Amino acid sequence: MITITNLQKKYKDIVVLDVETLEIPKSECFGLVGNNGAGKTTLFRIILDLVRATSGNVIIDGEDVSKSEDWKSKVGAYLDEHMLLSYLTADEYFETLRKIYGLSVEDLALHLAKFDELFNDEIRGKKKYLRDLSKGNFKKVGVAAAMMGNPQVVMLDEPFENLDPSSQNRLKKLILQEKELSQITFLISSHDLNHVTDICERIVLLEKGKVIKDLKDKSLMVGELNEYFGT
Ligand SMILES: Nc1ncnc2c1ncn2[C@@H]1O[C@H](COP(=O)(O)OP(=O)(O)OP(=O)(O)O)[C@@H](O)[C@H]1O
Repeated sequence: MITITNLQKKYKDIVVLDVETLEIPKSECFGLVGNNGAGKTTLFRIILDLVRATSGNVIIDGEDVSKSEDWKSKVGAYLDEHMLLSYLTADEYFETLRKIYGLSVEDLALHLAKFDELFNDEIRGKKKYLRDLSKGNFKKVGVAAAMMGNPQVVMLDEPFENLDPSSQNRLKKLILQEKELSQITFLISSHDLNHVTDICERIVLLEKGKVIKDLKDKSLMVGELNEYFGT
């Protein structure tokens, strides 16, 4: 689904990302971990063509993201608060996206119904602008938006951050359900080793921009990560 080859990003002379090759197959739940500054967000931003790589390329479903626009209809993402229109209420925002994605009112209702438990009656039908939501509720809107429009790939940067413990568990359940039902390829970056190892069948560990571990064995993952992070 995603192929990354000889990807390098430099700021001035400093190499902040250097990934020789990375193949992410369809329907994989791919976890990305690493200490602050390891390059996780940079990698996600290059995959979404928000930042151009210094060299190398990212291919999504056969298309080079820096050379084509067609891959955009296959990918949903929530990286940070800048991705939302915070002067809208949640209902206005979802309605705007419904029109952009060409969904019917019923399709939108079906999509949002999946988030009822996660939203916990705090988000829909409120007169609050997104900018006035709590950080956790704001993030829930972003995650629901990222999964809208039947994407084949969903990228989430720190999806568990700022969520209360029940919401974290509800989100994990939702991601696993969606992966099962819709064969979505999830790319999830997180500092929460427990959550990411719970839901991802593969974890890549970045250090100073390089892949230093590519863990696919569930039984060894937790131990290897705990050893690396000293947790
Ligand atoms: N616009 C920029 N100019 C210069 N350096 C940058 C720029 N953007 C990112 N960097 C550098 O690239 C490196 C990787 O940053 P990145 O944000 O990708 O790390 P991260 O793994 O997402 O970190 P965190 O866990 O703290 O979110 C860091 O050293 C950062 O300072």
